[in-house]
Amino acid sequence: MLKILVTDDIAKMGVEVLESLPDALVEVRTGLSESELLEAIEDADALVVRSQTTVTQEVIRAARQLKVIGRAGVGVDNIDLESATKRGVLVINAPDGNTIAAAEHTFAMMISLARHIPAANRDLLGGKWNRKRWVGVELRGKTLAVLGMGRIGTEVAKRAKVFGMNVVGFDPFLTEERATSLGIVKATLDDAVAQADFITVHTPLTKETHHMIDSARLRTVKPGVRIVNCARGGIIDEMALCEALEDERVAGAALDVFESEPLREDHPLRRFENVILTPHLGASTVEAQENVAIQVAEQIVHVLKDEPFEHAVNLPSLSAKQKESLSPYLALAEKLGLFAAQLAQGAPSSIRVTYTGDASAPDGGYLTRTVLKGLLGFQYSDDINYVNALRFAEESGLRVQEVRETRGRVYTNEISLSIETENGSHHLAGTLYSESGPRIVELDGYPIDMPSEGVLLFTRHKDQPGMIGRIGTFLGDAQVNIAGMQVGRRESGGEAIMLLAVDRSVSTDVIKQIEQVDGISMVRAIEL
Ligand SMILES: NC(=O)c1ccc[n+]([C@@H]2O[C@H](COP(=O)([O-])OP(=O)(O)OC[C@H]3O[C@@H](n4cnc5c(N)ncnc54)[C@H](O)[C@@H]3O)[C@@H](O)[C@H]2O)c1
Ligand SMILES: O=C(O)[C@H](O)COP(=O)(O)O
Repeated sequence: MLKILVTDDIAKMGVEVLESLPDALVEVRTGLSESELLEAIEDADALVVRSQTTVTQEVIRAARQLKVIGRAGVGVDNIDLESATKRGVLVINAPDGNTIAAAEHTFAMMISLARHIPAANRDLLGGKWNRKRWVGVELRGKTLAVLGMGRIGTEVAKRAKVFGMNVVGFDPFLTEERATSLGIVKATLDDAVAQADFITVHTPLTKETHHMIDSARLRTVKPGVRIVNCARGGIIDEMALCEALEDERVAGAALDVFESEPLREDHPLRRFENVILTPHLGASTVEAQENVAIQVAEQIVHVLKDEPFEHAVNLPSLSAKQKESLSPYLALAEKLGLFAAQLAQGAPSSIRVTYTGDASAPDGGYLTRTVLKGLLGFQYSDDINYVNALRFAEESGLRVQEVRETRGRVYTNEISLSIETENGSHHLAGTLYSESGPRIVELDGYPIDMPSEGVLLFTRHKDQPGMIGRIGTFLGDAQVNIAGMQVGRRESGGEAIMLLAVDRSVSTDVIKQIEQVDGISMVRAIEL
């Protein structure tokens, strides 16, 4: 039975998708205290949250079998990504399900600011009829600075153009071509802020964007600017904003998100008549909530069923085409890693993975993660997976190098590993034949050809008469049947190798007996 814990309000349709997973127990428990969450997460296989649940290191540590955290929305700043990655817990989000809702909310805020709608409404409800007091400004002809031209920033910019605004965009990834195609001007942060009548922020909250609008920046604004934040609290320094409002350098602000949520009752921002505050409602439309809940639930179901999934936050993202061409190589990469772990027998200090021919297409490091999963998973812990393999390698001091060679020398595709350990170095290579699947084609410099599956016995020995017979006798006496054999040598009487495919595991006793044979320099039983 798989337990899926949902700790924030998500749309019913999302819960139904989760419930469609056979053998799943979906527990919706919102408003949990920290200690209740720590208890509930213990036996959960998946956790679904929005922005309210804070997924700390302690929560991730308390989870004994957590595989995936799904964020029904965009921002993952409430999830300790570092801890999740270390523990191999996949984090996925629903990146585009609430884009339009957030863009529309931003626009509603901007128009409300320009026309004093909330204040006029309050005034009227208080019995007044003040037509002179609430004279506003038009958006047409004004300059809007959009800081962060991602999904939401782009939708806001498009709407602003329709309203006749001049839009300047700041985003390190905004190209001149894209800006031109959107009819906006690409600007630096300094220029964008200095010329704007309205500023709206649409970046994630990161170390770089924290207090991107601070007191120094607020001294460079055009007097009378109006500022909107429907992205994340903390991008604007709230105290600095209060000062700028006090000085009337800023004519108004509309905020949906805050440095600490819920906004405390005595927060100074609540005092300003020209400040509009909404309680993190950017994604709160029926449509957006259905979109994000369904999107994240579907991906969680894929993850739990071991099927391909999308929108991972702590894994490289691949296009559908990349995934399709990569998938046949995943099994080969993992088998090579597993083979190397049993061949090398010792803490690896460096590994070089070379991808050749058709296996060399860019893959965001996925195949190397897979090799490491096989290698380190065998040597250290079953908990090593695609998510934490690179992190684990880094922490254990394993140097990882990737080489890509577009032209294959012998095979149309090849993955080869060169591994150094305290006990020496090894090299092995594999290829994918279209008919017969993954095969090992090179072992410590000797060409061979053996399917990379089942139980194998590998020996390095002196090339002398009787070696194969003696090894075969030990196996026969132990009732181990030989299914296939590959031998190789460099020169007569020099070193030779033998790789046997056998029908069952070879016991340590048999390995020890073979090791005693005169002329044997290495024996390895390898299970793939
Ligand atoms: N209020 C809400 O309810 C609500 C709803 C949805 C999204 N959001 C928030 O809105 C933000 C944007 O969401 P999105 O879907 O557009 O994300 P996105 O990833 O599509 O876009 C973010 C953009 O910010 C840019 N960026 C990152 N660092 C930057 C920096 N230092 N300076 C300038 N630009 C930078 C990125 O290049 C990217 O283009 C997120 O923080 C998200 O959590 C809030
Ligand atoms: O990042 C997001 O998707 C928004 O901030 C929405 O947050 P919510 O799911 O808590 O409404």
